[in-house]
Amino acid sequence: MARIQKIPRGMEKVMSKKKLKILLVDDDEDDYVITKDLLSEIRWMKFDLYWEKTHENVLKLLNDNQFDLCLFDYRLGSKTGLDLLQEVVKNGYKGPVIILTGQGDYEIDKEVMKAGASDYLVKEQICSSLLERSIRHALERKRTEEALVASKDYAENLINSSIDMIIATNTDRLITEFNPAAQMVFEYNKYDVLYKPFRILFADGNEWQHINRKIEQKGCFSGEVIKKKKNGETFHSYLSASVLRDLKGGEVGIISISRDITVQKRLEAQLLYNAFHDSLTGLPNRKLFMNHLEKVIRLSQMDKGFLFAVLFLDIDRFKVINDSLGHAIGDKLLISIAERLKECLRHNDIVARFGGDEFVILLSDIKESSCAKVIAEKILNKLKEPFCLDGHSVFTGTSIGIVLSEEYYDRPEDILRDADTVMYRAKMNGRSNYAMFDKEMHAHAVKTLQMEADLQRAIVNNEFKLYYQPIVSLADGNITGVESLIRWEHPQKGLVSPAEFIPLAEETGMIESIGRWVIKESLSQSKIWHNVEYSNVSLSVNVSARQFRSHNLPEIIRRILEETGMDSMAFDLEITESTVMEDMDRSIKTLEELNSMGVKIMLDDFGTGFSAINNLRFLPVNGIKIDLSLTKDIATSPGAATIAKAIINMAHGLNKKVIAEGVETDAQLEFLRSHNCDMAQGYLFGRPMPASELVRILEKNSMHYKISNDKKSVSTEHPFERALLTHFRHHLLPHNYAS
Ligand SMILES: Nc1nc2c(ncn2[C@@H]2O[C@@H]3COP(=O)(O)O[C@H]4[C@@H](O)[C@H](n5cnc6c(=O)[nH]c(N)nc65)O[C@@H]4COP(=O)(O)O[C@H]3[C@H]2O)c(=O)[nH]1
Repeated sequence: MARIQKIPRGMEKVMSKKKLKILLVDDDEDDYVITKDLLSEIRWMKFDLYWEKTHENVLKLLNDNQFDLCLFDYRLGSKTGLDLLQEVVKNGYKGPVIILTGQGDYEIDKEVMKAGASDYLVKEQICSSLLERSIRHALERKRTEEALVASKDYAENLINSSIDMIIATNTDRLITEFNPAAQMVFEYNKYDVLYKPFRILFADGNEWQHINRKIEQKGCFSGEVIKKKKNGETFHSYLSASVLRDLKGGEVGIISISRDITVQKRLEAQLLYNAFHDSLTGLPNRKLFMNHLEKVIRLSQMDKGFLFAVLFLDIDRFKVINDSLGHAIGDKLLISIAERLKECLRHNDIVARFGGDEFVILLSDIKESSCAKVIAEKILNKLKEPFCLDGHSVFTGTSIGIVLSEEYYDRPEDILRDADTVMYRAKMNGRSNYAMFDKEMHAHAVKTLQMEADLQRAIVNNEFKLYYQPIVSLADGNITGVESLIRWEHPQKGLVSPAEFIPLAEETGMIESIGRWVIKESLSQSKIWHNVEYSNVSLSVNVSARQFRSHNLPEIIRRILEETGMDSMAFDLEITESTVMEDMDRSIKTLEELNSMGVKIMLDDFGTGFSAINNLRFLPVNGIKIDLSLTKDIATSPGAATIAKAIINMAHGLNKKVIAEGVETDAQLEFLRSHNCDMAQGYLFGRPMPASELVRILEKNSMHYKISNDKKSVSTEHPFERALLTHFRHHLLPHNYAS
């Protein structure tokens, strides 16, 4: 028998520090002594041995003391060690118990071990090493059990305190774990669902089947699912589920972790809704409308019988109503309009608000084009009825542009562009009207688009050129100025008239850069002429409406004058009367600013439209240009002559200069001269020409139309001057545009 034992690995730290409290229950004192001796021989173990002869006080003793280990003799008078073991276990003792017996018995051995004993030792065979081993194993097992319980407690704690729903099942997919978070969300008590099928928690049985299949195939599943509460209410949850395995890797069920994402889903849905709807009316917005339009375009491309129409609406007088009655009423009006529009449509039609007072309608799958007209008329009538808003009767109406599906439409933006264009046509035809976009308009739109692209290229490729037309003083026949006129040398079309491209440049905003170029280029050219003795020749440049409205025109001109070193006194701007009238107050401010810089202003195209001589009183302009449409008739029409005379007289009365444009005949010239018009411009003196040619004319500015006060026609003193006039009339003709 080995009397010296080694300290087993791992036990050292634990045992050497701790003094074990051991209870021996044995009615034989000798056995107590032997046991004590044997225990003392275990080197690594410090202990206190308590000896109790009978079983009677054992329960109390165990309750009052913390024993680390019990040694029970099997024979204890009226009771056996097995009885005592069962009693102490029942009483809550959790420490290890070793049963000692006089005689080994296999059946008893089995029974005591089953009852929870750590070991069953036959006294005769006990030596210190056997006892040591038995105690050590008992303590180790105890510690392992405690660790197991602790880790089980920990896991349970985790599961119970998780805010996520944790649900486990067995291999039959029957619920075996249902944590408090799950109980709270599903409103089920744990015991309501234990061993019930997992599928009862899903709103849709098919969805569960799908998830289960995924778990079986891949071992896991994660994604959004719709679950069902005890009361049948459904909710969105994010589920992660995977196969649960035992230590050997065998499947024991599934473990699922999920979270209620109803609030998040609601928020997401709200955000999505906001992104595609107008917040005021709740109607689809431009984005959503464009999505739908894109779809119907594709549908109509696949099915030629599928027709659709887009109606672009602009509310008449909305701005006036909004400004006069306030934004709150304006908003209510828009909401009511949205309601009325919906009433005019079928449920699969779409009405969207694009912002402001623009509404757009998509009529899908219409039988024929006339359906769109019928709906447009219905809408016109519906919106003509007064709206009662906060006690105000508000009258409005709408202008509608209609575009029908055509095979050449491939992009939603093109349809909208055309619908917008034709809506303006409807507006111009009078309010509360509709107009349809036709093939001719489409061709025009395509041409315009092409022109727009060409214009862009023209800017980059320097395709613009400036021509100059002389302006002649009618008092002495001298050239006193030149008007710069832009030309576009189109690589394919030849010279293109500004009348063709200036309006488009104006519409697209390109006029600002083109206009800047014209001012700079013509001032630079003019500076060259000034440097070579023609300093008495002033320069006139046309300024378009958009250019004039841009807030920095005076600044641009100031800068260019500085850069070119040109004298502002020899620089005129030609602005049409209608441009100036658009916003009188602002115009006067801009004109005064230009005047203060020394720049002179001529009102262009005077005598066209509704010219208001009266306005001349207020405008800081230096003169007017009689439009060529009036000049054309002055010598032949007494009405035109009377108007022209009145214009000249009144302008002079207001101390303004007068230039007549478009002078082509001697008779016109004579009329203007005899009525004291200051200057004239026209083919009679010279067509617009390149700078290189104009310089030759300037060289010969000795050309001196002697205007006889008593003769009716123009006469020239010298044969050379007559020849020059002929030169003007005929030789310069080729510089006209390509028609
Ligand atoms: N039938 C006839 N026509 C004559 C006669 N004398 C001159 N014209 C033409 O009459 C137009 C006079 O220019 P506008 O009224 O300012 O009218 C100009 C002006 O409004 C605009 N424009 C021309 N150049 C520019 C420019 O550089 N900038 C801006 N913004 N507009 C320009 O384009 C319009 C047309 O210019 P153009 O085609 O050059 O046409 C010029 C000129 O060529 C004549 O005796 N008979």
